[in-house]
Amino acid sequence: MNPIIVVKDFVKKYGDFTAVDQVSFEVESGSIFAFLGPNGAGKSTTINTLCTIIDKTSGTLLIDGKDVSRDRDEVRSVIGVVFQDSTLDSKMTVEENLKMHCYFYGLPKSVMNERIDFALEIVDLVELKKAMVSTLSGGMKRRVEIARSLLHLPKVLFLDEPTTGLDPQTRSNIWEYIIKLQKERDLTIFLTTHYMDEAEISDKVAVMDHGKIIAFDTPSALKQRYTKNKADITSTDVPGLEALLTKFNISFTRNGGYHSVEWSNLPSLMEVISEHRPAIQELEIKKGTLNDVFLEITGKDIRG
Ligand SMILES: Nc1ncnc2c1ncn2[C@@H]1O[C@H](COP(=O)(O)OP(=O)(O)OP(=O)(O)O)[C@@H](O)[C@H]1O
Repeated sequence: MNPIIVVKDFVKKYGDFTAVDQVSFEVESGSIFAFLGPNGAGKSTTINTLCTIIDKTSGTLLIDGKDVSRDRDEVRSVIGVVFQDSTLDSKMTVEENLKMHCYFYGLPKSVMNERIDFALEIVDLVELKKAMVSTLSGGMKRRVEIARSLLHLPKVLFLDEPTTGLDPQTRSNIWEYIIKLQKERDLTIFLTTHYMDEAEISDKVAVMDHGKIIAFDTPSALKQRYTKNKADITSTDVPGLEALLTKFNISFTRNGGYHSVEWSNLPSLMEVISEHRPAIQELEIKKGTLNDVFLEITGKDIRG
């Protein structure tokens, strides 16, 4: 394990209210890390502290070995941030927006043009360099923001709900760029999302609720631990099906015209299906999802 983000015993209080309560976790360098939680869980507070926007109450938060409270400038030089709401100036061109960021980060003039082209190439927007931001679609603006966050060659990219409000096609394009960045540039991606398919392709997922991390693992390990696989079977021989399910110790409920069964042992389910095949009219196998994990451990739907 080569952690690029280390959070240990992190506490953040607003007056008497504890928004983040003794949180500890690490993020592996070069990985995609998804940070999930219901509204008010403490995600933004954690991200804002990591991004040096607000200060911790206590604990240790390190990025690339640098302390986010003590070494703010050094931390800022190794992170890129894309916020939920657009922070582009719509009255300026794409290039002017990116130049402002270069000035802000003190990049030497000699590398600016080359860096802007490099960042726009990553998100396939070179041809829109001279376009006014006000003329761009929501997806294009998001791509410009990603390009902007890359200008100073960060090691960690924070993406706060990077695809919220975008259509499915644009969401999938944005993800292509994110995965490309992770794979080709070894960038660590730290994201919050309400979309479970985005959490699904992350290397690790942390679920936060009421200021605490209540689950932290790979998507597949979380699904294995917290969800049950199900299958809906419609049969012309109900007594026969129920007898078989009982024989193989598979629990079931009768729902109108079909049986809903919970299974963990696939071979047993296959035996039932194979023995009962002539009477089966319909069969739908449902694997547990990350949304089920979220529901199981927080009691809430991710979309609130
Ligand atoms: N400046 C503040 N002063 C007082 N309380 C705050 C402040 N900022 C956040 N909180 C509270 O801290 C808790 C955590 O908020 P936070 O914004 O970190 O949650 P979140 O998980 O990011 O939620 P969301 O998904 O809605 O952005 C909430 O109860 C919120 O009301």
